[in-house]
Amino acid sequence: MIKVGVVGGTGYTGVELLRLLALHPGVQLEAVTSRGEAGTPVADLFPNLRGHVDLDFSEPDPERLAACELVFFATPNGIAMKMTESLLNAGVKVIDLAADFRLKDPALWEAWYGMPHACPGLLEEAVYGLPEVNRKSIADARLVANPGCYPTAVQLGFMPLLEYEGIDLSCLIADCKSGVSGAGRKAAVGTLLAETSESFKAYGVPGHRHLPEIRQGLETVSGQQVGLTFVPHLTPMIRGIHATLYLQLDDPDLDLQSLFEARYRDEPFVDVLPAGSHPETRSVKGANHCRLAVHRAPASNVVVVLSVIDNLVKGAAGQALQNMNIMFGLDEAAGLRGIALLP
Ligand SMILES: NC(=O)C1=CN([C@@H]2O[C@H](COP(=O)(O)OP(=O)(O)OC[C@H]3O[C@@H](n4cnc5c(N)ncnc54)[C@H](OP(=O)(O)O)[C@@H]3O)[C@@H](O)[C@H]2O)C=CC1
Ligand SMILES: CC(=O)N[C@@H](CCC(=O)OP(=O)(O)O)C(=O)O
Repeated sequence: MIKVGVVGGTGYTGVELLRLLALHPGVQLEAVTSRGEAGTPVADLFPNLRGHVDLDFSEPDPERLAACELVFFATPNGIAMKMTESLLNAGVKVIDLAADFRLKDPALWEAWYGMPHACPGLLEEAVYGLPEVNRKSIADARLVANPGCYPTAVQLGFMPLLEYEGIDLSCLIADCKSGVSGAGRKAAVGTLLAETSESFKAYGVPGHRHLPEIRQGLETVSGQQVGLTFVPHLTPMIRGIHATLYLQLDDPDLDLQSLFEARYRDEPFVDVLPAGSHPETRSVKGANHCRLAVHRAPASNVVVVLSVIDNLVKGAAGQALQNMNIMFGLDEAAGLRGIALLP
């Protein structure tokens, strides 16, 4: 059994991680932290975990965490970087669900996250935890930077086209919609029911922190500079991300459906739908899947890719568990075989 700690167990990604870990056959939960709820039984706060998690929330105590084999950080940006170095020195592996280790360039990170980085020396070592790209490096990693939710949906959608040589990457467009749980569980006016229901808005057009993360991922895979417009939207649902991706393609003969099917044939969590499909976010709700459909816009050279994930699962906790499975040499799908809920 892998001894696991979760820092930030009261947030939406934290509780989703607990739900998935509780059903994982190879995990022993050792510590679940919350400063605000220390001493409260986990199952009192989250009754869905009654009978599955028999621990109280505890303060994030470095000694208790150092006794684990793996610690997940499901905390706001800027927390994991303060504790990771000592955990690694104690022989503990770390998966950060926040963005502390996602960008390779410390200056870029500091510009987008507005704080100095506590351990820039670890950025080089950290492996970006997108298994469909970095599976081999994840297997050997001590420190995994779990990708952001929008970056997961966008990168998986563009990936087969980026790997195909000769495509113009100067004008990629990612038009993305997220459910409100993407903003986390903390109380905020902008995520109240009366503020978000029956309404729809874009945000972050002048610059969202996922822009450099997505660009870094796309440029690493394609080996060339990428021109990217990324516009996130808040949509009145709880879970889910829908990314509509656009790219100009001069080659009228490229069989897009075959390209996508071949790229993801062996991927357990990426599902290329039949030609002409329109994936729905509810088809991945609670599941670790990304479902994709690729189209060619009529009478044009524009490719349209539709990509859906659950922001809390493939976009956060599920992907983190997938990374854990790879890091510990387990079946990659262990604990992740859940099917989405319909309706
Ligand atoms: N929501 C989503 O869809 C996604 C979120 N992420 C990222 O995952 C991380 C967690 O997100 P989410 O679950 O939504 O966040 P929440 O705001 O819902 O939860 C944050 C958690 O972190 C704990 N926490 C806050 N400050 C500290 C601190 N200084 N030290 C230790 N623990 C702390 C909180 O508990 P307490 O204050 O009681 O200690 C709480 O349990 C964030 O970085 C987020 O950006 C990534 C992908 C998707
Ligand atoms: C709807 C909503 O607010 N979504 C969040 C992104 C989700 C997330 O938590 O992203 P990170 O993992 O990079 O922190 C946002 O736009 O800030």
